[in-house]
Amino acid sequence: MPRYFLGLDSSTQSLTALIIDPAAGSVVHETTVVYDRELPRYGTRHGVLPDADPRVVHAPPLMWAEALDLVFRRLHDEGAPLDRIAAVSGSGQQHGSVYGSERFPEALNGLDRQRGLAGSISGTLSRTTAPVWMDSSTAAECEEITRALGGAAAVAEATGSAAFERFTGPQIRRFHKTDPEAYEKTAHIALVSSFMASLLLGRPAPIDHGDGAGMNLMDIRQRRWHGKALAATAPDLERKLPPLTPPDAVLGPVHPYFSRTAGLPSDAQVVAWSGDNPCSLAGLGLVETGRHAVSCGTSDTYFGFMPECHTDPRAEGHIFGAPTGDYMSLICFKNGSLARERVRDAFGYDWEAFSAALRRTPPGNHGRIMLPYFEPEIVPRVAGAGIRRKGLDENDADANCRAVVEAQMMSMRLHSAWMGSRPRELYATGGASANREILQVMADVHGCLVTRFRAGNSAALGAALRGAHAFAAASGEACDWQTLTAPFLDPDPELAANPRPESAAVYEDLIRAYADFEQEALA
Ligand SMILES: Nc1ncnc2c1ncn2[C@@H]1O[C@H](COP(=O)(O)OP(=O)(O)O)[C@@H](O)[C@H]1O
Ligand SMILES: O=C(CO)[C@@H](O)[C@H](O)COP(=O)(O)O
Repeated sequence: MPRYFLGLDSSTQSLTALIIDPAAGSVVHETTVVYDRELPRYGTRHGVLPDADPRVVHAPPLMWAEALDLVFRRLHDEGAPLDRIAAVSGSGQQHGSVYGSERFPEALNGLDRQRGLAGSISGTLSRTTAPVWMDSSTAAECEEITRALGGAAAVAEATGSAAFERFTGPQIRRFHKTDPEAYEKTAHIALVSSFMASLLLGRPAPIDHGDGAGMNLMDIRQRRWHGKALAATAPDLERKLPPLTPPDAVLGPVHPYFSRTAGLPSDAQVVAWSGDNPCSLAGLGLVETGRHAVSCGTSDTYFGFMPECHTDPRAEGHIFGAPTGDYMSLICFKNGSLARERVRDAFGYDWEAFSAALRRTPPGNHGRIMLPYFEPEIVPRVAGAGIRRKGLDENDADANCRAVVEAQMMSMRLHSAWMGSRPRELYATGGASANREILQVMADVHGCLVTRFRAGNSAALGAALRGAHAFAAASGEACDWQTLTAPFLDPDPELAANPRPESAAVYEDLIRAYADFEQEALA
C-alpha cells in the first residue's frame, strides 16, 4: 500500500491541498479553495478585508479555518486517497498573526463536527482579524524597535531582517499599543502557519525556524526567541508565544476531528508547518546555491538557498531558516500580481491580451519606464502609493503592460545583488508563472534560463515533501533532499524561457536608467 503525504498551502488568496506519492515521484491529487469566490460571506477581496486606511490589511482567521473544512470536503468528494495519508504538513503566507484567548487550547481540544472548525474556535480569539503581510501600518513601531535594538543593521544581525512593517513583532507591538486590553487577554499568538497546524493537531502548535525568522523576534543564529527583541516589542510576550521548533519536527497525530470528518487515518502525523517561501524552496528542490527562484504569487518574491547566514548590508532583504536546517535569502515585493492586474484591468485586457501586448512590444520598451508602486512598496521602501512614468504615455496600453513587468524584473535584479553572484538559472513559480510572456521578460532581464516545473504550486508541493522528509527521518529511514525532490522537478518545455541575445545590451542600459529613476523618486 503506497504511503501518501498531504501538503496544504494557506496563502493570501487561496488554500491548496496537494497529495504526493514519494515512492512513485508523483502528484496524486490537487485541489484549491479560493476565498473570495468560495467563502464570500467573509467579505474579502483578494483574500483580505477592505479597510478605510490603505495601510491596514487584515484577514479573518475563521475564514482560513472554514477553508480547511472545505478543502477536506472537496478532497473527499473528489475521491482523493485520504485514507492513505501518513503525514500532513503545510505552508502559510508569512508574517500574519492570529491571537487566541486563554480558552483557545480548550476549543482546539474540543473540535466539534457539528460546529465545524470555525464554529468550534469562534469566540476564543482575542482579536477577530489577523494582520497579514500586506499591512504597512507599523512604521512607528518599526522605528521604536530599531531604536531599542541599536539600529537597522543590529536588528538584521540579530533576527535576520531589519524591522519591517509586515513582520510579526512590529504588528504585535502595534496591537499592544492600540488595544492593550485585548493584548492583555491574549494568551496565544500564532502565525498563519502555526494556527493552521494547531487546528490539525487540536492544540497550539510550535512555530518553525523558517517562519519564525519572519517575526523580528527570533535569534537567527541560535534559533531561539531573542530576549532583547521580545522586550523591545511588547510586555509579557514570551508567555504568549509558542515554542520554536526545527522545520522537520513531527508534532503528533491529527485531532480525531479529521478522521471523523475527512477520513484521515487516526495515526496520520502532523509535521510542523512553515512559511510559504521556505516551503517553495523545498518544492523547487533548491538545496544548493547557483539557482534562484522567483515566485509570482500575490507578492513577488526572489529567493535562494544560503548555506551560511549573511544578512543584507542594505537591510532590504531577509534571512529565513530553510527546510533543510540551513538558511535562505529572500526579498519581497508587494506590487506583484495585483500590480500586473491593475495594469491589465485599466486597459480592459484579460491575461491573453496582456500577453499579446508583451509579444507586440520590444525588450527595453524603447526606454520607457514605470515605477509600479500601486501600493506602498516593501523593496525599495516606499511609504505611500503612487506610480511614476518616464517617457511612458499613460494611455498606451501595450507599453504599460511591458513597463510594469520590466520594472518588476529590473527591481528584482537590482535589489537581489546582495545575495551573491548572479544565478545560472531561475525557477519560476506562483500563479503568474503560468504566463509564458512574463517568463520571457524574466529571462531577458536576468540574462539566464527560466524554468517552470509542471507542478506549479511549489509551496504546497514543498509542504508535502517536508511532510515526507520529516516522517521518514522520524521513522529512521534514509531520505536525502535531493533524492526526494528530484522526481518532482519535471520542467514544462512550453514554459521554458531562454534569454534572447539581442536583449542583453538593452537591459544593461535600461537597468541603469531604472536605478537612476528609482533613486530620483525615492529622494
Ligand atoms: N495567466 C496569468 N498571467 C499572469 N498572472 C496570472 C495568470 N494567472 C494567474 N495569475 C496571477 O496569479 C495570482 C495568484 O497567484 P497565487 O500564487 O495563487 O497567489 P497566492 O499564493 O499569493 O494566493 C493572481 O492574483 C493573478 O494575478
Ligand atoms: O511577505 C512575504 C514574504 O516575506 C510574502 O511572500 C508572503 O509570504 C505572502 O506570500 P504569497 O501569498 O504572495 O505567496
